[in-house]
Parts: sequence; structure tokens; C-alpha cells
Amino acid sequence: MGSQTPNQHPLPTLLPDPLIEMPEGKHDYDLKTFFPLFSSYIYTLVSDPWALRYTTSAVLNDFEADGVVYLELRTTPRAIPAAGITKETYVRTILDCIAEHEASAWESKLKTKLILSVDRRNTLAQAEEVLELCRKFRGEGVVGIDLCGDPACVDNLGTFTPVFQRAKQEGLKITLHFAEAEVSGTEEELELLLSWGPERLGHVIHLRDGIKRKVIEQKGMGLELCLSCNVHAGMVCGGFEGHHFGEWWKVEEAVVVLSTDDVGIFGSPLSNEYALVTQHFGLSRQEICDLAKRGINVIFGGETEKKRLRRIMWTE
Ligand SMILES: CNc1ncnc2c1ncn2[C@@H]1O[C@H](COP(=O)(O)O)[C@@H](O)[C@H]1O
Repeated sequence: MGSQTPNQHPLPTLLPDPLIEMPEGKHDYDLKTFFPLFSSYIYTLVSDPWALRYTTSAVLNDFEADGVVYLELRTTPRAIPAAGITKETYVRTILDCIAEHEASAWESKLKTKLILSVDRRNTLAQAEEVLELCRKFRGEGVVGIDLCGDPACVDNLGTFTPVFQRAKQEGLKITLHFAEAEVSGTEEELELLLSWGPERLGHVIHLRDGIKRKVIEQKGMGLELCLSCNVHAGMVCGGFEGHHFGEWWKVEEAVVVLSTDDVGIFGSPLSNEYALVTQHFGLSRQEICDLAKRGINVIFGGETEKKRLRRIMWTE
């Protein structure tokens, strides 16, 4: 496999067929089965340049086909030594796919930016590597840094403070997976994460009133809400109607951005997330348009991109 070029088809694999391992319609992963699915299966499946290019292009094509005009993809830089992939070539490969997509699809309106993630299991040195990669590829489409990973890993977070502080000082945008599980929703952890100065927060499920107030006080904080993921994975109670989208979407001080989390696993493209809020929270057409347009305020892609989106999305 190490001698493969990016365009060569990979060698046959002994892994079970994805349609058997992750059959269509199976979305009932919970936080215990979800994370091992990546480390034990998906990472083994996407383990060479060909697979990385194939999956990235498929993601871009799927979002484009869904009508998305601006996308921020998030990934954790991953070295795959057996395939000759370093963390740097991993990021470069994804950026190349994005550039090729934008250049080749003549009708394409989709612009894509990249956010690089620190995983909660990372060491300080690994987190610093992520920051270094953000710096290196900043002019080529990397716009921000994220914290992701199993919310049950709660011990290590303070270690990352200097990394996120430096990212902030250098003007990188910050988004954080926030309060995804009861265990990662302690006052102490959430205070720490807010002290890093994120522009956006993902999930925001387990917030007590004090933290909720602090999020509101930030004025203009982006909240990346993911209905299908949270409901299918049992992260919220009460099904779609019980999702905290209902609590947040009218809060003027925050900017709710409907987002997808692992479309391949939870089977819900962005258009379906909009359909779900219409169905379960009764948003009108105007409210849906307003929701989509407000999200422009918190994109990480810069002012020119905001202008382009306002031009595209202000047509009624
Ligand atoms: C419930 N939602 C989520 N919460 C927290 N982390 C998540 C996630 N969904 C995905 N990831 C993080 O992303 C990795 C896979 O993609 P990348 O290798 O980064 O491209 C997962 O292993 C996990 O660390």
C-alpha cells in the first residue's frame, strides 16, 4: 500500500463491507459505540491517499448536490505511516481535493473551508502540531481550530489552554464541541472552554443556567446545533421536539447555525436538518430563510465570503 499513488485503486481489504458494518438506515449509534466506529473501522477503511481523496471528494459532491453554497469541514489531522501519509500530507490532500472541486465543477457555487481539530485524547505536543498545521495552511483554506473527540475524556483539557490561547492571539477562529454529555457539562469544564474565547460552540446540550447565561452574555456566539446526531445518538431526551434547538433559535444574543454531524453515520444531509426544524418546531419559510442567513454572521471564511453569501442568499 505504501507504494500506491493517489490515483491508484487500493488493494482489497479484509474489512467487512461498509454496507454490512454501517447499513443504510442504521443510525442508532450512541456515544459509547460511535467513537470506536471511527478508530476501529472508518480509520482502517480510509487509510491511504486514494481513500482519503475519494471520501473527501464524495463529501464535497454530496454537500454541493444538497444545495450547500458554503461549507466548513472539520477534521483531525491524522498520520498514516503505512501509507506514507503524514499529518501535513493529510491536510494538504484534503485542501487539494477542495481546490480541485472548486476549479473543476464549472457550475459549482460551493466554497469550502477547513477547520483542524484537536482531539480530547491528544497530548499537548499533538495539540501544538495541530496549531502548527493551522498556521501553515492558513492562506490555503484552513480557517480555524476545534476541540473534538469523546466527551468522556475530561482529564486533559487544561493542558490545551496555551494552544488555544495562542490560536486566539494569532487570529485563528475557534469552535469547540461543548457540553455534549453530562460528564463534559460540568461548570468547571465549561468555564475553562469559554475562557479560550471561542467564536462558536458545537452541540451545547448540558448547560446549567449559569453557563447558559454566560453563553448569552458573549453576544453573537455561534451555536452549531445538530439535531439528527443528538436525537439518534440519544444525547438529548424527548426526540426531535425535545431538542434544545427549541430553546435557542429565538434567542437574539446567540446565532444558531444548523449543522450536520457525520452525515455518513446519522444519514441526514443539511437540507433534512432544515426540514426537521420545520416539521418539529413549525418554522415558517421566512423563519427558515432568516435562520440560514443569520448564520453568515458567524462563518470563519472572512468578509468577502460573507458578502458573496449575502448576495446569493438575499434573493427571495
Ligand atoms: C457527537 N459528535 C461528535 N462529538 C465529538 N467528536 C466528534 C463527533 N463527531 C466526530 N467527532 C470526532 O471526529 C472524529 C472523526 O473525524 P476526523 O477524524 O476528525 O475527521 C471522531 O473520532 C471524533 O474524534
